[in-house]
Amino acid sequence: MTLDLFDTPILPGLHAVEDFVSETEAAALIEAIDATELEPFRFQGWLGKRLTHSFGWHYDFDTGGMGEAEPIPEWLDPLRCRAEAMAGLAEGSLVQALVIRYDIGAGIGWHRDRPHFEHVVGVSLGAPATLRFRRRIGDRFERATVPLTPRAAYHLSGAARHDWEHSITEMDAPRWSITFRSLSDKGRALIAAGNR
Ligand SMILES: O=C(O)CCC(=O)C(=O)O
Ligand SMILES: [Fe+2]
Repeated sequence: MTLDLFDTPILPGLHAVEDFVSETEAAALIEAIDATELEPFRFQGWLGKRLTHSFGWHYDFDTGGMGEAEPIPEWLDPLRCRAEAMAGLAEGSLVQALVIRYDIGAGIGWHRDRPHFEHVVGVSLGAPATLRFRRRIGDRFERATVPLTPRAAYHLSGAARHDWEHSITEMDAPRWSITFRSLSDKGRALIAAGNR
């Protein structure tokens, strides 16, 4: 199914808005991401093509642990506050920010975000992209796609966050994203127990 998510949420828990940031803000954000020390995404010894940096909390895909990362920088604060407002979350809820640059040929494979996190708010910059969703129903997949126009934002919670996987096909032009996350009860418990 392909539906217009900008009007009605087609997946429960998915909400997207266009023009979440202005063109001027987008240019400044892209510049700031490029000035960040980005590293190839690591997964169990593999190096992904997309370049990333985590602020606030860092989830290590190699060890499965959570570590404290450098605080969310000031240049992301106004965007974080706006993302919290868009998602109806209390100020300060979004404690992790992951910045990503997708160069040509980079994408992100099918996944659900780590259970340590709860709400996810993404901001899409640069080239337009398609956020794809799938959910297994018996021996087939139910699918949905969401067009991400430049400078759009999306909020994943509920079923869209927990029951559906998402992915982005390999880009043919550069794209940047900023995804903010809140901690889940599980994430908070693991941190409280010192078991990251
Ligand atoms: O680039 C995006 O908008 C999505 C990133 C994503 O799904 C993730 O980091 O978990
Ligand atoms: Fe994700």
